[in-house]
Formats: sequence, C-alpha cells, structure tokens
Amino acid sequence: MIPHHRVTGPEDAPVLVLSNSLGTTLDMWKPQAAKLARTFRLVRYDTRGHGGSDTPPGPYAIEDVGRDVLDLLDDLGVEKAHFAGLSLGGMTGQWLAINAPERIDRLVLLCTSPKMGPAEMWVDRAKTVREQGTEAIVDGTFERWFTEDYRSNNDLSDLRAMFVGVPDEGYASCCAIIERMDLTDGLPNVKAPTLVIGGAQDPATPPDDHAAVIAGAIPRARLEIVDPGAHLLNVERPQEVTDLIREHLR
Ligand SMILES: O=C(O)CC1=CCC(=O)O1
Repeated sequence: MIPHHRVTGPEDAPVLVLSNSLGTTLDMWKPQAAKLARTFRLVRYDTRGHGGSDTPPGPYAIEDVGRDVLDLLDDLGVEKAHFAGLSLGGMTGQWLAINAPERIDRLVLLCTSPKMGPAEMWVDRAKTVREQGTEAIVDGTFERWFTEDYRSNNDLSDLRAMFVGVPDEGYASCCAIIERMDLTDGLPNVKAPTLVIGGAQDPATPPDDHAAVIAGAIPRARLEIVDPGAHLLNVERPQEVTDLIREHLR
C-alpha cells in the first residue's frame, strides 16, 4: 500500500524519509520540515491508519508498515534513502534497516523501542479506543508526550486536534503492531550508521530501558539524550532534534 505522503526540497538532493508516531500525522514534523528541506528531498508520509493514508482492515503487523515504506520508495523511484522515525516511526525504521538494508542509507531512531511491552497494555488501549474513541486517551497521552513544564507553557490545541482526528480503527490496528513486535534479535545485524535519540523525561520509552538498549545492540550506533524532553521530542525540542538529524546525515 502506498501511504499518503508529501515531498518537498530540491529534486536532486539526497532523500530523507520521516515517519510519524502513533496518533500523529506527517504534520508532526512541521518543526523540522522547512529546515531539513533545504538540504534533503524530504518525504513525509502518514503511517497506515493515520492522516490521509488508508485504513485497511487490521490488525497490522510491523511488516505491513515497513512494506508500505518500500512501496512508497518504489513509487517515487528512490533506491536508497535516509530514514528518521519517532516511536512507531522508529520501529518502522528498525524493521527496514533489519529487513531491507539495501534501501536504508543512514538511520535516526527517536524515542522508540525494539519491544515495547507489556502486550496487555496495547490490547487494553486498542479496546478503549475502539469503544470510546481517541478522545478518551488524549489527556493521558499528552502526559507522556510532553513534560509538565512544556504542557503548562504551550498551546497544544493543534496537536490535540491532530490526535483526535486519527481514525479510531487506524489507531487501534496500529496498537496491535506494538503488542506483537520484538525486533531485538535483528538489531546486531543493522548496517546503517545509526543515531539513537532519547528524551530524558520520556515516560513512554525511558531512555535507559529503550534508547540505550538500541544503541548498545546496533554496531557503532551513537546515543544522544536530550534533557529536558519527553516523548514527542521533535516538538518539545525542535531546534536540538533538527540539528542532531542534520549533523548525523551530513
Ligand atoms: O502514546 C504513547 O504511548 C507513545 C507511543 C507509543 C508508540 C508511539 O508511536 O507512541
């Protein structure tokens, strides 16, 4: 399936694909888009079940969202691209680097995990969203996405609208990806030069348990922890995340 996408930046520049997190759309990368599109052919897309992409019948698996990216690259005529993904987007990035290494140049993994348990939490969350909609979980989600300080001092209404606008069935079907996913054994085979970024106050993927584990398992990976910062780190710390991505892909 070719996901809905937006391409910006010079036609002859190296391609950088940006992959969104659960409950967002390609617009989550607004804080980075203009700057990155100066030096990259920027391809932002909506993971299936989100934004303008289709919501085929679920549940989905990590292979599904990984193959969607390969379909997109084929459709755009791109042989090899840099890839940066946050959370679910970073899970997609790990799958691609493990299973389609010839298509991935350099990799940036933000606030993500190779295995994000417990499985029951994802079953329960999908059930809640199917029964009550994403509105029922938006407050709890924002407590994980942003530090208290950031929440108190910023207008989050656009992000809230983005989150509750995600189709309930799309969100729930993507929960099943994380419920069943374990990419741990494949990480030592990743050949792409990898930057792993964590948020020091991220309660969803605490860096000691996730970012540090990924960076320890991927040969020669570099680990950067941004402090302060929670889960939706590219929004909370836009400048720092943009600079880290640009520096790694230079
Ligand atoms: O909303 C959360 O719990 C954090 C999260 C998990 C996967 C993802 O993309 O975001």
